[in-house]
Amino acid sequence: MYLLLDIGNTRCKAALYENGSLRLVQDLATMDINPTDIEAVIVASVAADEQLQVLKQKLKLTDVRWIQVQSEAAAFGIRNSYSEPEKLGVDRWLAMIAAKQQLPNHSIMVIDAGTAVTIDWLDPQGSHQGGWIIPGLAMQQRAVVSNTAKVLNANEFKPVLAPANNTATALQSGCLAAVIGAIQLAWQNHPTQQIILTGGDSLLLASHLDSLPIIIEPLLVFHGLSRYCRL
Ligand SMILES: Nc1ncnc2c1ncn2[C@@H]1O[C@H](COP(=O)(O)OP(=O)(O)OP(=O)(O)O)[C@@H](O)[C@H]1O
Ligand SMILES: CC(C)(CO)[C@@H](O)C(=O)NCCC(=O)O
Ligand SMILES: [K+]
Repeated sequence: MYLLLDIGNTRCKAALYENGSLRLVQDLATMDINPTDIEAVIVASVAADEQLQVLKQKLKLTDVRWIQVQSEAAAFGIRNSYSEPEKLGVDRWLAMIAAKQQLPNHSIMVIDAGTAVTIDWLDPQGSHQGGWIIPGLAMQQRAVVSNTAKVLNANEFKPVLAPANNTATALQSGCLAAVIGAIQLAWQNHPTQQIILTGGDSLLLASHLDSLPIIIEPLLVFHGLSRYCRL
């Protein structure tokens, strides 16, 4: 069995991979597995490097083999468009690998709606056409609140998209519109056969993008990570 880790800028997510199937780990801290059952820990991290060291100690998995995946120039049928391939976020790289496996021979927009929202374009041959990095929904709201004196948010999240008549709803709706608008523009200017959406804000965004051919795949990055097992 392999332990897969997706270390983002906000959260660290984990899954177990065994006999070709993936199982999400709900709480890494209380995970009840014997270290000797773990063949290797396969890690994708876009966080600071120190965070990985801290996690290694905390999980008491120092005797297990750790393999950190990096973005490559080409692998698993994907060709990276970056002039410095390793600079492409490994979460984006893995999401594209998984998207290609799920929809071979399709042009695909791969969207990861997490701390940041990333949009990456793949052509039917698996060549990465490039992508966008957009501040995520939560980050956008925090940015406005922390750079203004009188814009305050509310605990309740209730964006309406209609013109709002109180501060918190105006902020929430405006930020949601910014992300939805970016995805619509991405689609208008560079349409693809399919869109694969993953990340914490997937369901919310998809509910406002009815007219687009969207597939939601919550485990996309883990599916990509699973390709690196046994290497
Ligand atoms: N329990 C939660 N904790 C944090 N964010 C959440 C949670 N549930 C939903 N979200 C939403 O998910 C978004 C973050 O998405 P996601 O969980 O995919 O990324 P992350 O792990 O927080 O960060 P990263 O993009 O660095 O992986 C936030 O904008 C927020 O609106
Ligand atoms: C954009 C994020 C933060 C999304 O998680 C991550 O993929 C990242 O840190 N990327 C590195 C820069 C790049 O992808 O060009
Ligand atoms: K992510």
